[in-house]
Amino acid sequence: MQAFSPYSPVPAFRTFHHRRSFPRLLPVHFFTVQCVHGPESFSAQNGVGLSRADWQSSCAILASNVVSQQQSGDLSAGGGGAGHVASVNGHKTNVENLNLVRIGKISDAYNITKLQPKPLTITDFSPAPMHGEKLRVAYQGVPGAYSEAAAGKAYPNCDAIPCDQFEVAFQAVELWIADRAVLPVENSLGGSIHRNYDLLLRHRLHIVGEVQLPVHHCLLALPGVRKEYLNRVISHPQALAQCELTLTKLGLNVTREAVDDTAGAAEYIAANNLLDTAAIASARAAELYGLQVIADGIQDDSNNVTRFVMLARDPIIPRTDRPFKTSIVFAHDKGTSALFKVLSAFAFRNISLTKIESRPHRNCPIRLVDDANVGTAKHFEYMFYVDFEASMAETRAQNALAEVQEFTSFLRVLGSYPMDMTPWSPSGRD
Ligand SMILES: O=C(O)C(=O)C[C@]1(C(=O)O)C=C[C@@H](O)C=C1
Repeated sequence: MQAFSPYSPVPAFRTFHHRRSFPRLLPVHFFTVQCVHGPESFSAQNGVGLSRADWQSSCAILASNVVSQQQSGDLSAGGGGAGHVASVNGHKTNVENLNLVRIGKISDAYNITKLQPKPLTITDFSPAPMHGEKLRVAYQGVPGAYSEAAAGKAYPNCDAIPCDQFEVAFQAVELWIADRAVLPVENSLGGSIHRNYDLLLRHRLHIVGEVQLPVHHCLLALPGVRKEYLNRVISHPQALAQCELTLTKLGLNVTREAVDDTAGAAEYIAANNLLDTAAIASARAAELYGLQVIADGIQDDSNNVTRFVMLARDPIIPRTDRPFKTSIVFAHDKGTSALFKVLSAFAFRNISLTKIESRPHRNCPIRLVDDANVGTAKHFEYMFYVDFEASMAETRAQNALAEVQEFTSFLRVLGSYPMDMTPWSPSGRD
């Protein structure tokens, strides 16, 4: 049996900085990053012909190059100062407007009544990326994370790109390093993942799909470690919450500590040879990092499912030949019973809501602009996120949103996308 080795205690919610076996995309500062490389320039200079690990490293380097170019004032790659219009692979992006919302018809914002003007592109028919490579899907975490499994479920055979933080996964898509991002938004046990709702608002990506992933947690430790030796269990806060009762039932006398992702917890234990620490993570993480499964299926409910959304730079064209869901976010001025009126716009049209979430938004103004790009910062007390079961191609949904717009001061359609119709079943092994 191995002896215990001394270690430094890990403070809760700390981000671990240890040697990683898998390179991950590193954060860049979103609001300072305005230079972008299109996929052509990327594949020509960085990606093609390299191993996956080399390619991922180049991604990280590409991201930091972008920052340093911006910081050193080199605008030649397409960046610019405030108000500069960057050309992103032929798409014009007014970088100053990244966090702005245009006041005007909702149809302008999402082409509700004018779906036709936007020409179809090859991506409307096929998930295959324009650069001819595999679809590149950014996720938060390291290999073995549930988000990686969700990427694989949503896009079989994709090239999953690990990212340090959710913010980085957004940036990877915005900077054309990835084609899609997958983002966990809610769990059947733990509830909403609030931070990701805030990120959806801060960024300009579109929800193009959803996927529900049964989450089957295991308790992992170094080979030879028994549960009596454990002082501490580390994992993603959602995973800790999903296993809270079971950890107590197992009779473990352990502290719980939160880390960035489940698989990262497993990797950390292996990299630091921690004999008194266990991780809550997937069986795949155990295999990848050489840990043993001490207990299997430790989620408090066997129907433990996490819902992920897939994000892309462009929205998909909504259809009516299969069930669609639409996600919106809105805010209203105080004291007008607007929420009741908004909800009635859906109720009168027999549109079912699958989710409603409110997020405090007091301290973060939104700048509303008109067609002439003139506007002012506006504070809203709360942002409301609503998912409803209808496609934006349906007249009833278009009418409902036209009405909602009358009662709200801010409205954005986050996406209209095919519903994941997979029935929720007990979580099997991932
Ligand atoms: O840490 C991971 O493995 C993740 O993919 C993140 C995450 C989450 O954010 O909810 C995803 C699914 C599970 O619910 C637990 C954790």
